[in-house]
Amino acid sequence: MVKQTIQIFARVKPLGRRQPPGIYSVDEDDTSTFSLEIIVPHDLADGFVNNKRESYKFKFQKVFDQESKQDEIFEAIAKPVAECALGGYNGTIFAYGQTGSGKTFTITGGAERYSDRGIIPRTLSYIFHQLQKDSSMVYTIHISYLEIYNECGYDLLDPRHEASKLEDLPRVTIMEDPDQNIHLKHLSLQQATNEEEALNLLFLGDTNRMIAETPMNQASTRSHCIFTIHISSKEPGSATIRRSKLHLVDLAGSERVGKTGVGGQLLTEAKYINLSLHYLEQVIIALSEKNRSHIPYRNSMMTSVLRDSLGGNCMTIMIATLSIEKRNIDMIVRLKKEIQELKNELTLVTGEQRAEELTEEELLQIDEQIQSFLEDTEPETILEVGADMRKIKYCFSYLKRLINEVKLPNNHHHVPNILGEKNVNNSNGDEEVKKLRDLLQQRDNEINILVNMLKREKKKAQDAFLQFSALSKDISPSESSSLLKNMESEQMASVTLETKSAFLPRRTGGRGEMSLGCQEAFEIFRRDHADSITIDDNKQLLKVRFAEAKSLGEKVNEIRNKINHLKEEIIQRHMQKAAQAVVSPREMNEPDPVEEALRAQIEKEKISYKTMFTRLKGLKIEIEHLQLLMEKSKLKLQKDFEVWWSANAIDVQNQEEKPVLLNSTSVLKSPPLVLGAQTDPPAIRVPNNSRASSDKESSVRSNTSRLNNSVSTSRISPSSISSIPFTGDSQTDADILAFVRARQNLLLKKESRNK
Ligand SMILES: Nc1ncnc2c1ncn2[C@@H]1O[C@H](COP(=O)(O)OP(=O)(O)OP(=O)(O)O)[C@@H](O)[C@H]1O
Repeated sequence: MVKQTIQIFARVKPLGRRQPPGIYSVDEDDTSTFSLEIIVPHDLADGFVNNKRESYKFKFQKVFDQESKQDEIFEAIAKPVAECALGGYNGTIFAYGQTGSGKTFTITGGAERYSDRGIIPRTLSYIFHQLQKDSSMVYTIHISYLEIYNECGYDLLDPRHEASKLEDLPRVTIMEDPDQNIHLKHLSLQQATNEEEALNLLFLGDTNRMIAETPMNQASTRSHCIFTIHISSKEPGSATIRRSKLHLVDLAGSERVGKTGVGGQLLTEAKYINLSLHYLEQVIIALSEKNRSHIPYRNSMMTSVLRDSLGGNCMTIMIATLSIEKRNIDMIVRLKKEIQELKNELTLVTGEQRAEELTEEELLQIDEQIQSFLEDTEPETILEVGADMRKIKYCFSYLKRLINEVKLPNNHHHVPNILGEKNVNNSNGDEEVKKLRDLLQQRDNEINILVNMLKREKKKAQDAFLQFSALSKDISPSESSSLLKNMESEQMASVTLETKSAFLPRRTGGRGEMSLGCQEAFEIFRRDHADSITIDDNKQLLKVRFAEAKSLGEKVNEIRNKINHLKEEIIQRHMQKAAQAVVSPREMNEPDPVEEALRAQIEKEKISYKTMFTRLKGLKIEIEHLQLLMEKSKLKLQKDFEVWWSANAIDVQNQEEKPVLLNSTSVLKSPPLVLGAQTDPPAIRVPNNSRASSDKESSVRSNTSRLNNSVSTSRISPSSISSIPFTGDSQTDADILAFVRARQNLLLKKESRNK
């Protein structure tokens, strides 16, 4: 194989419906090189955004724009690397990009649809498919799954360990032999004899990764993950084994590299991510330079692990995932501004001042800035002119001139209201009281609605819980396994989910120990959790697929019976002919049109048998994948619930111990549900690590903060709290408290007006 340079592709994440897009364009030139141009509005150091544009152009082997689908990415990027790996060469595919830009989606896939399968499941499918076709070699496939967090390696696949935190997983260390070969101690290599077993290992690793993650350690965002397919092959009878590896790498979010203003754990993580990505960059740059003899692999764990699979005759591919949302571009603008401010500070500290006069244009610009600064009634507004002493002095003299003008009699006509006095309107008080009255009424109504809803919810909770248990049962792996087993009889491999089921009872079976209240809360939490829609959708889809597979299985069996029947007819025919041959031996060698017709029919049936069987096999893989997705979603839901539940338990404890501060969010922790939002989609408060639900979370936060902001700070004694009739439902109780606060404020307002 020819020495390869590193190939770099870009993939642009599709924008959500409500995300304003950033400005970018994609071009392909004559040499089939793609360029991606991003326009970042030019930001001046003085805080003005003018109409000048700044454009950043990046070249890529190919840019996959928003509408590119997972199969396209696989075909163009991963398939050639998988082919090379099958041919005995090592390969590596990285996904690199900021948090939320689609690295995991590209490498592993989305959790919702079968068509969202990413590079790993598609590559596994492709490899096992190819192996089946090649009988000239004996292949063995092993899988390893390594997570690197803060420069420490963890084995995600060791089945002996029950991980509840990352540190529970076996710690992987690097060893180097005298020949400078790298060995990874404690990284297990699990054999996978078919696609299904390999997918189960992927699922196991992902589950361990998710379970080990806590809100404090959102490892999926801040760790690197290396899924490796180890391929060994040899010719039958030969002792020579050819080995190759294909690494599929989901890198940590890259934006933390430049993040400032973080401390403690975040700072440590940022440093490690920063360093490891920096060392990876160094290695990639060194590899891309011709005649470079020293490649600095040893600096980080990741580059050490990938040492034999980068550059040289290995195929190395980087996929830069990009989220070109306006807010990300705004972030660039903000960072650029921060850089400018730091430069200014530096200039001040080092005392480097410029001596030349300000130009006419600069003076005009400062005049405009001062004008808009003075006209802006917002007290927080700042007049930003940077650290340039000439500009600062000019501003002072300008303001001095203005104040002197104010002092002069009859000379205030075009002087702005620099003191920013507010006109106090007496009618404001009345309006405020009216507003509060309305609010009071509104709260009253809400409470009635909420209490009624709560009663209904409680009644339904038990049924729904039973339903949920049924949900787990009616599509259990063993059932699907036996169903498919029946359908496929001799030819189709049985569905073995041992690897998966060995891990699942612990994860999903714990709910039997929950108290009834906790189960009720779980039920409500589940129903409004974003993932339950996915679970329900997948459940429906699974039912459809099962029905489809069942009917296909029946048809396959029918055809097989038909073929057997036709074969029997041919045998019968032979027997008849043999009997006739005794009477007239000549007829024995004559062609038999009936037999020919029977054979033609068999061939026809065989073709439809093959088509249906292939479809059935595809369905089997799809069903298994959907089951894994559902298990994953269920585990995530349960984990989110546990985090939420324990956070609330701590809050309740704190509430009992402390005096009640009414507008403190720590006392009135936002509940998981916004029950009152009948016209809005239901929202749920989920822990920070649930990225997909962040919109919903913010909707709850804004709801809660609206609630809290609508009343001013006031204290009421614990004894008065105890006289409030609480329902036990946190959202309703929050509303009741908000109601009490609103009433108190109204009374306070009235009192103060009467005085
Ligand atoms: N190409 C895409 N098409 C559809 N959805 C996508 C695409 N890329 C990403 N997403 C969705 O965007 C969200 C964030 O993507 P993902 O988790 O892959 O980001 P990430 O870069 O891996 O983030 P992190 O660094 O936090 O792990 C997910 O809900 C994912 O399903």
